[in-house]
Amino acid sequence: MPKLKLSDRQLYALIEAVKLGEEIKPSQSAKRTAFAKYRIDGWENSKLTGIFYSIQRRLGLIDEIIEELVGVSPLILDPWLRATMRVAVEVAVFRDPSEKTRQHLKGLAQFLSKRTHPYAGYYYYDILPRILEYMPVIDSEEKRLKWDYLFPEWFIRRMKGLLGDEAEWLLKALNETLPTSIRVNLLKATIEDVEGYLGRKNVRFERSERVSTVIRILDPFNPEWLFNKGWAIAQEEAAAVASLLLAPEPGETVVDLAAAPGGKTAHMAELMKNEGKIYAFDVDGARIKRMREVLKRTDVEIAETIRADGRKAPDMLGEGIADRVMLDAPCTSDGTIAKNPELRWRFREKNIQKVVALQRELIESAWRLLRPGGRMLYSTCSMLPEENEGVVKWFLGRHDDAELVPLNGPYDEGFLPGTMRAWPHRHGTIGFFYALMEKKGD
Ligand SMILES: C[S@@+](CC[C@H](N)C(=O)[O-])C[C@H]1O[C@@H](n2cnc3c(N)ncnc32)[C@H](O)[C@@H]1O
Repeated sequence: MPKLKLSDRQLYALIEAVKLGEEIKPSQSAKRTAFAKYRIDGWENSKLTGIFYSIQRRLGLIDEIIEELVGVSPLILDPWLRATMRVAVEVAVFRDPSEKTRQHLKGLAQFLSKRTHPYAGYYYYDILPRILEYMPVIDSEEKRLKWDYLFPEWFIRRMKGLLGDEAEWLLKALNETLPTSIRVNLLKATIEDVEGYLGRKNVRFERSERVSTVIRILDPFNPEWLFNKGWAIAQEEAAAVASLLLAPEPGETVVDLAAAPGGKTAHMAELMKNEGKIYAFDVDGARIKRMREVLKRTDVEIAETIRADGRKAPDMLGEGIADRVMLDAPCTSDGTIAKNPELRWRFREKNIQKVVALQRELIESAWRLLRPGGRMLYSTCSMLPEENEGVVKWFLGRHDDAELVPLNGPYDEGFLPGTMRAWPHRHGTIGFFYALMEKKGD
């Protein structure tokens, strides 16, 4: 492999992009703005884009290295200093820089002094030799997996606890890019309409074997036209399975307790043939707005969107009013890392209990809404047992009138018999958990 050559200007562009990436989301816009400032174009753009994204993917690991070297979390350092160190670690530790590039890395001390404070420049100059000489100590299996697949050690430990040696297969799958997945909206189009459109655009695609209306697009292609027309919406196969398991019927009353941006609400309205009523709750105003747009585009007529805390829903609507309740609970979302690579460094082990507490309160509300004989689906896009089997076990222990309806596919049984899990490495979709419960006493 030839040694990596980066000019001063290219390093400056990377530093600005990394710094802006903390302020502007998605990070793609930050990169575009910074690269435009330094007139990064053509081949230069492809090369620096690759480096920029690998910094984003490795961010947690890069920050751990900085912390090891400077003794404090980089999060408390000056933002210019932090961005410069992150770029320096990427270039010096993870790549093989040419001698000239190593000199340019030294020159960054001056760049830093001008951008922020001379003290930051001195500080960086002092630390740089340690960055250039850094050699990781990989003395355990968790550390090896961390360096190979870029996940926090606590997450690796947990996945190994669940899957044993199979965990490595999962970590690998979470690093692979999933094809864009869409679900045809039968309220407005047929599967043939959508496939015909993709065919005319010369795009390769495949129909999901588990959900006939889900199509995976295999070439780089933006399906926005299909979304704008309301012919399809972005949805993963595992998410589409949730509404199919709850199986609401035309004319029923349904509550979707954490509904935005409306993927499952729209799917349930389709299954109900736009007959009946869906109350779609969410606390997040921006996400409710997106949901309203989705429901309008997809011609859903039976959903009422309500911006409120799902825990208040029984007081607002009354108890026992619903034939079905969908609780697609807020969760750590670790099952979606393949779609959101930077997420792996954002969620923290210590936050899990907070999420679980909210999930417990929401499942209690969901139950109060349900009529005897009605059914509730509890789902998450997390793979952590606390958020899944843990919540369901806790709930079943409190309610004698709750009965688990065993799920027999299309995915694998969860760690509690009768529940189900979709696994990224086994099923080629996002990680998902499902438990269907019925209220006795109809
Ligand atoms: C997994 S997402 C829902 C995705 C949605 N069901 C779909 O299929 O498009 C979880 C949602 O829960 C919402 N949420 C978080 N806390 C909530 C609460 N206390 N009450 C209602 N919704 C809440 C979040 O804003 C988020 O939109």
